Amino acid sequence: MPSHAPTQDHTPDPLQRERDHLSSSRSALRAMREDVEALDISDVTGNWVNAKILAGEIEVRIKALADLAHTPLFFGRLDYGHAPGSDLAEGASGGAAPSASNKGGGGRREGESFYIGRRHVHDAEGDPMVIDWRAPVSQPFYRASRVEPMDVRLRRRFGYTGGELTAYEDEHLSDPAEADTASKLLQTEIERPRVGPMRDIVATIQPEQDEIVRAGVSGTVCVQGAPGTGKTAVGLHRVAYLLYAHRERLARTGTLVIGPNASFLQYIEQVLPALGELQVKQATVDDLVAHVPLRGADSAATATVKGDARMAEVLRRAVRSGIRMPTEPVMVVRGSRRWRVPAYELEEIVKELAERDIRYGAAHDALPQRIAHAVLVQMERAGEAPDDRVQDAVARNSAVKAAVKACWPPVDPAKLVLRLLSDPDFLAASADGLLDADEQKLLLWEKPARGLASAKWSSADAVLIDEARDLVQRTASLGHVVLDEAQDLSPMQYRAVGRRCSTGSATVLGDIAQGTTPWATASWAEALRHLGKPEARVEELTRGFRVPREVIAYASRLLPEIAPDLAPATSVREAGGDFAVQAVAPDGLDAAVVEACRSALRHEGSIGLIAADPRIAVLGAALKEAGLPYLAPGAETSATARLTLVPASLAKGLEYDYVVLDEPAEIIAAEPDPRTGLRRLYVSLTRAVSGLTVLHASPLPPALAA
Ligand SMILES: Nc1ncnc2c1ncn2[C@@H]1O[C@H](COP(=O)(O)OP(=O)(O)OP(=O)(O)O)[C@@H](O)[C@H]1O
Repeated sequence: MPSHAPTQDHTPDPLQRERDHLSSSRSALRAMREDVEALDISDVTGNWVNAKILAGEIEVRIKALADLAHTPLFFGRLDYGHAPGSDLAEGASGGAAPSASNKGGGGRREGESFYIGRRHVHDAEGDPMVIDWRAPVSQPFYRASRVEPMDVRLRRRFGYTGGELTAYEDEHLSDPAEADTASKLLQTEIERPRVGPMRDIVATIQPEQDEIVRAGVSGTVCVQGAPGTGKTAVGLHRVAYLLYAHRERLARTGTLVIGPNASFLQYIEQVLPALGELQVKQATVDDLVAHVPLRGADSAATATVKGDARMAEVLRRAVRSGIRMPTEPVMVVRGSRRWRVPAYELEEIVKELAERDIRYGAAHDALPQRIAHAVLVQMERAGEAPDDRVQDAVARNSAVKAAVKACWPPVDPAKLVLRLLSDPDFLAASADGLLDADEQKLLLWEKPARGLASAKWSSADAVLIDEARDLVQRTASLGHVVLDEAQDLSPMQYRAVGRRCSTGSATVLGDIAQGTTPWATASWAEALRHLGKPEARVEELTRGFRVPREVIAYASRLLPEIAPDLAPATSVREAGGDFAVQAVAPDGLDAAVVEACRSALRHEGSIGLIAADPRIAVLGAALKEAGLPYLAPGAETSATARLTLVPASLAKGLEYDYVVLDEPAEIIAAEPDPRTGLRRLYVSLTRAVSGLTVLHASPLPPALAA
């Protein structure tokens, strides 16, 4: 970590002064935690349930106030030219009062300084020692520039080594004489070895990233970004920001981060807790729609049809296929009297419900009441004075129930999908004019399932069941959903995610070039339409923080074939990175791969050996034989276990300091079509932070050869 000579700070030992502020902030945080720990809730909680809820909240608060030894309490300081306006000050959560450095200034607090950190810390008097990075008053730390200094006189970034404050960098944004220099602290942060789970980037969020992080809660934002441009990081920080800015609303409605698979979720799971946010749920799309056990798999062609948006209409028709216009009157006997609702009146009721935009299940529940109402009208006409209880009783009458069952039968979503996939006539009726005969054939199970328990449901089937469930009963919407690696979703999966944020908003993150499903989206406009957020704004991130320049240039040679509309990313990394492509004899490939891993292990940081899924068993055995222990993706790397054997299908979203890439031709061949194969290769090539070695015995794809 470089140490920088401070500029224009006239105190005798400015670094010491900052360290003093750090240690007083630590003490203040400890005192805050002790205050919470000492809370006696026996008086304030009248009952056991309240006590339990309050105790739970206190526990969360104590956890959030934990002083993590290696996460510095503050990472920046802003000195304003003037006291920030009341709009900013209010948002400082706890008041943007002066920090220790000029506390006691009294009256108008000109030139206040604020320490920016992961959480708010205040002293015994309630004056802030550290301001939360998400507060409005912190925003210029990320956004202020020489062009627009935002009234910031000094921006100071702090550097830490093992929890010790060891360096700082100053920018005097309003000083025209000061030259623009690249931040060494940012470079150090980017180039830090990657062992362990994903870390937060709160100290170094870049202006273009901050714009997305702080975008308003009401709108959906979609981010197209090349590998390593910080999409995942931005999405996670955005949730943290939204929870800060709209805590009450989002605590009520809930937030969710959706990632491509369990190992990816494990990799990112510590970022939000490190930012003090412990309540955000994480799931894969499969988790969201896990209504049935998954025991089957589809061919690419079948999964593509099942994921097609037309299936929504097929399902809608199937759900409603049981609706029948009544042909018989309903006869309700009450005491000595009989009431008859004629068929034409029943038909009107059914028609009216069918035309209304309400869920099938809601209409099913409303129908008995409507029929009962018709009976009540007759009773009133006959001079009776029936009340609500009579209406309820009529609605429960067996004749009414039988009529409802006949004209609006209940629908079990899983059974309905089972029937669609097993019964050619039912499918043909529901898909008429939507799916052609070949497509219908692809949908039908070769061996129709006997029943729900024996059905070999696939992941795409579960999405169909989810759609059918939503047609029957509205799915609850969350306040905000972050959808990572969104490019891979089928239209039906977008719909499944979209109904979970139908009254909330979403952050959609992805890269068209990394779409590795045959149904991967071709355009964000289309994806957003399926998600139900066509008005979302699309932003692009192009500065790469992960992949070394030479490596991204090499991988980008695939772009004309896999995503011709996308421009290659640039790399902000200064270190060139190690990069080698080696051709080896076929019988020497495994040994060469093991050797490349051994040599990568001589470097600091994590190592990923990425290979086509069918190669994993062979390479695992070769590593074992060579005495090189390895982890599975998602398992946390550590100083003693740094090598991970990664099937190419799970490499997405992950990163390793050094990557050894085995046999590109196999990675391509393992996919159902060449474009998907090249995209999988593109993902695999872009996981490296410091070095990449490609080993191949078969020819490379033309774009990468020579
Ligand atoms: N502003 C930043 N400061 C420091 N590091 C950053 C910054 N932005 C991103 N990074 C780092 O760059 C790496 C890539 O970020 P991230 O995984 O979020 O990118 P991505 O766009 O999601 O990549 P991919 O498309 O490959 O999944 C991570 O290690 C992340 O911490």
